[in-house]
Amino acid sequence: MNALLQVRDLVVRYGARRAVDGVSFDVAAGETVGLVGPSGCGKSTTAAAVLRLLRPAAGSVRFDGTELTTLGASALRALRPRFQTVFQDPYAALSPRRRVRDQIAEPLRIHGLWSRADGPPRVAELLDRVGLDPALGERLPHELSGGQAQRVGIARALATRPELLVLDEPTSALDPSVRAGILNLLMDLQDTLGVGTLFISHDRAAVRHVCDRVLTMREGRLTA
Ligand SMILES: Nc1ncnc2c1ncn2[C@@H]1O[C@H](COP(=O)(O)OP(=O)(O)OP(=O)(O)O)[C@@H](O)[C@H]1O
Repeated sequence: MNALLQVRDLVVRYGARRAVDGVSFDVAAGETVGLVGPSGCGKSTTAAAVLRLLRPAAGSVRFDGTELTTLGASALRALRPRFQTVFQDPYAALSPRRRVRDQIAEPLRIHGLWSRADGPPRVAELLDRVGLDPALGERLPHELSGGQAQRVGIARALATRPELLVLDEPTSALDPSVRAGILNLLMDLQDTLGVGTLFISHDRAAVRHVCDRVLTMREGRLTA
């Protein structure tokens, strides 16, 4: 059976520099794979290529058998609900003037999954799922703590019921006291939802705690 995510011989260049230099790995359905390594080794660039936020110079990224690197805009748009991301800085990822409930509803609206009857209860369910009181849906991002804001980011990423989550340093902008709560939430979501996850972090201990398998990157390559 094919892996949910299959990355082969990925190369990403910034000018002459090879930020990612021949990376290959799989993430199976429901599996949590960690990607660790020092600052600048190419982790975020790998994530951006997987999410098709940039086009690699060479190599292949297959999601559920579909080649993403060459996929046209409308086919890519149709696949996007199935792979979602959570960013490092939860406040930067949320728009400052929109209520939490609208931000969680946004991916549902964008992908035509919103209805007046089912939408609001789905937003409440998502808030509850990430450990937040659904009443927080009325708030604006600046009225949330950092941990609460990251939970909103996770709820938004889960809204379309994705099969793959790409988490790029989801806890490193948070206070250490809040970090453990978010890591526990992520583990709980793995257990209950079985979402495949690529978990990027420089925090090796956190990744070991959360992941089934850990890949180490150095200077654009995976180490053996
Ligand atoms: N937009 C860009 N233009 C030019 N060079 C870039 C760009 N983004 C990243 N780089 C360079 O590519 C290399 C890999 O960066 P990347 O952000 O992928 O590493 P990282 O492992 O995620 O680092 P960090 O943990 O600090 O986020 C670094 O040398 C970085 O300076």
